[in-house]
Parts: sequence; C-alpha cells; structure tokens
Amino acid sequence: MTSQIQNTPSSEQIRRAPKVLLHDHLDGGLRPGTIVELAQETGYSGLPETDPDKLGVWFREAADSGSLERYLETFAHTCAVMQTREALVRVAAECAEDLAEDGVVYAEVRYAPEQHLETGLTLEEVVEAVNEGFREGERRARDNGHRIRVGALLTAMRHAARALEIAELANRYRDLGVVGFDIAGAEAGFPPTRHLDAFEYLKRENNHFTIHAGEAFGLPSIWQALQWCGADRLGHGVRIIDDIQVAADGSVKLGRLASYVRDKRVPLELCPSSNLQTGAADSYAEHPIGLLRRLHFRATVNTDNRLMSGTSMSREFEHLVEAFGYSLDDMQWFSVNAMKSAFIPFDERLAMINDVIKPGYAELKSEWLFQQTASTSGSLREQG
Ligand SMILES: O=c1[nH]cnc2c1ncn2[C@H]1C[C@H](O)[C@@H](CO)O1
Ligand SMILES: [Zn+2]
Repeated sequence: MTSQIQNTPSSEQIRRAPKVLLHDHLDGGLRPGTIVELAQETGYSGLPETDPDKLGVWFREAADSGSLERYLETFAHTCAVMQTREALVRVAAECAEDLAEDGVVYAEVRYAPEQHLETGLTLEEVVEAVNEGFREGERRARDNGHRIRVGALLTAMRHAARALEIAELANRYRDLGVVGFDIAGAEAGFPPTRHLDAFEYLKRENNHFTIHAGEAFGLPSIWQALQWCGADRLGHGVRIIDDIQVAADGSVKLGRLASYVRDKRVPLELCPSSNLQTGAADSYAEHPIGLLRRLHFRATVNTDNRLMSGTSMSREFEHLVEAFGYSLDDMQWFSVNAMKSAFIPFDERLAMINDVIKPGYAELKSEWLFQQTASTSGSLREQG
C-alpha cells in the first residue's frame, strides 16, 4: 500500500512539484480573457469568438488539425493583439504568473520579435517590453508565495530572412534577460541550414541556441540541426524515434543519429500534447517519450503552446503519469534533465537542481510517511 502512495503522484502533488520548462511560446500561452480585452483595447476585430471560454475552445479545436501548417495559422490572432508595449508587458507578466502558479520554478519562454512590429515598435522595444513583463510576473508570483525565474529565447521565423538580425539581437540582450535563440515555423521546405549564418554567428559568440527540428519533418531535419547548424538542443526532436528499431523480443537498436543524440546527451524538448495535435503521435500512450525515457535519452517535458493545447506543465505530467505510470522519481528525472539543459550558467543550474528541485521532490516524496500515520486509528482490530 505504501509504495502505491509513494509511486502515483496525485494531481495536487504534480502541481506542487518543482517543474522546469524549456519550450513554451509566449504567443501560444495567452489567457483567452486577455486576448479578448486586448482586442477591444487595440481595435482588433478579427477574433473568431469574443467570449473567453468559447475563444479558448476555438483555439484548441483549430489547432487540432493534424497539420503543423494549420496549427500555426492560429497564431495570427495572438500576434495581432501583441503589438503594443503595454500588451507585451501584460502578456509576459501573466505568462510568468501562470507558470509559477502551476509550480514551474524555471522557464525559458520564446517568441519571435519580428512578429510584433506592426504598429511601429522596434525589435529592441519588443525585447525590453517582454523582459519587463517577465520581471513583473516574477515579482507578482513571489508576492503570491511562488518562486520562478524566466529567461527569454528569441525566435526567428524559418520562412523569413531575419535570422541573423534576430541572432544579433539575442546576443545584444544576453545577460539582460535573453538566454538564447531558436528558429520556428513551418518545418517542411524550410530546413535549418537556410539560417546557417545566424547559427555560425552565435557559435562565434559562444552563445546558445535550440532549433525546432524533427516535429513535422523527420531525421534529415534533426541531422541538419545538429551536424550542420550545431544546435545545443532540439525543439521537439520527437522523430528521432524513426532511427530506433524495437524488435518483437523487445531488443532495441539505435541508428547512428539516434546513438549520437543519446551519447552526446542532446536535450530533446518533447511536447506530448502539441505532437498529438500536429500528428506527430497518435496518443499519449504511444508517444515516443515512453521509449526515450526508458532508453535514457536526455528527454524533457514541455508545453509548447498552453493556449492551443489547453495545457500546462502539470497537465502534461498528468497525461504521462496516466499513460506510463510515472512516479515522482520520474518527474524529478525529467525536471533535472531540463535544468541540466537550460541556457543559464552551470553554477546557477546546479544550485537550482540541488537547492530547489531535489529538496522539492524530497518533500513531496516524504508525504506518504505522514499520511499513513494520520490515517491509522491506532486500533488493534485494523491488523485483522
Ligand atoms: O510547435 C511549433 N513548431 C513550429 N513553430 C511553432 C510551434 N509552436 C509555435 N510556433 C511558431 C508560431 C509562433 O508565432 C512562433 C514564435 O513563438 O513560433
Ligand atoms: Zn514550439
């Protein structure tokens, strides 16, 4: 009985467990109510629904198409209301607040500055507004008894041609709230090597970057991201599964690329719910994260777009606990993996692991001891 209590975390424990998030899009995580209010304030009339609940459902359903391209169309509405300094500050502050409320202690949140210039903001003004919002959200979280640190990742859109400019921007704001760089957008037809100049520049600057790869397109995209572009992490990377063969007797054979990814401890920013929506997996139980965890890849759990998937870090873990029977130890393993893979300095990552994450799980794991004494009446009859 005790091992059961120990092994299956409750929803409440999952929420309280310290979680680390490496892959979350700022423009994919707005509160529906905020979108409605910002649309009113800024005069944006293109929203498909103006009731917040219905709007939330609309985003989830529209994103549920099985195609990454159609999924990405929904971002036109969120980006449309994120065109002023005030809107960016508000969205970023609420993002940090919501993540902290959900038990996230460290997050790297990404967005594409080039998508927020429609009413005349400069790239620098966009970055500074988002940074201000994150700091404000961290403060509000602290006032509510939560601790969170949020770093920004600057994304360049892979169909556009501004990657070098955005990489330079990321470098300028390094140590000022920006911790790295990314490319996102439709994957098929837009290989990462299109932006080689940006990646080579960041390498020369000793800066960090992740690349969306192996989500809607398979192994060639992952191979390019790692071996041509030199990515530190893979955004999704879930299709590395195509290079892993599991025989009928359960024995496993890794191809050269999968071996490289595992041997080099390349972090995989896995996003289960998002993958179900864009067609990269059919169900949580069949999601490659189960096998990748068993094979000890550097797997991490992420939300991708909380609004489009109607999810949170806790919900992602709830799905995984249900599908794979994960325990608090598994949750800790994913969280430590993510923290090891973050783009902040080594000493800070180590302190987060040793002083925040491990003590947080130890506290949760010890709860069963006290629950047991509290539920015993002390009568001999209970012994049967
Ligand atoms: O899962 C994704 N794959 C590729 N691109 C994505 C994904 N989620 C969001 N994006 C795009 C749409 C956003 O507007 C952009 C910047 O956050 O990144
Ligand atoms: Zn993404």
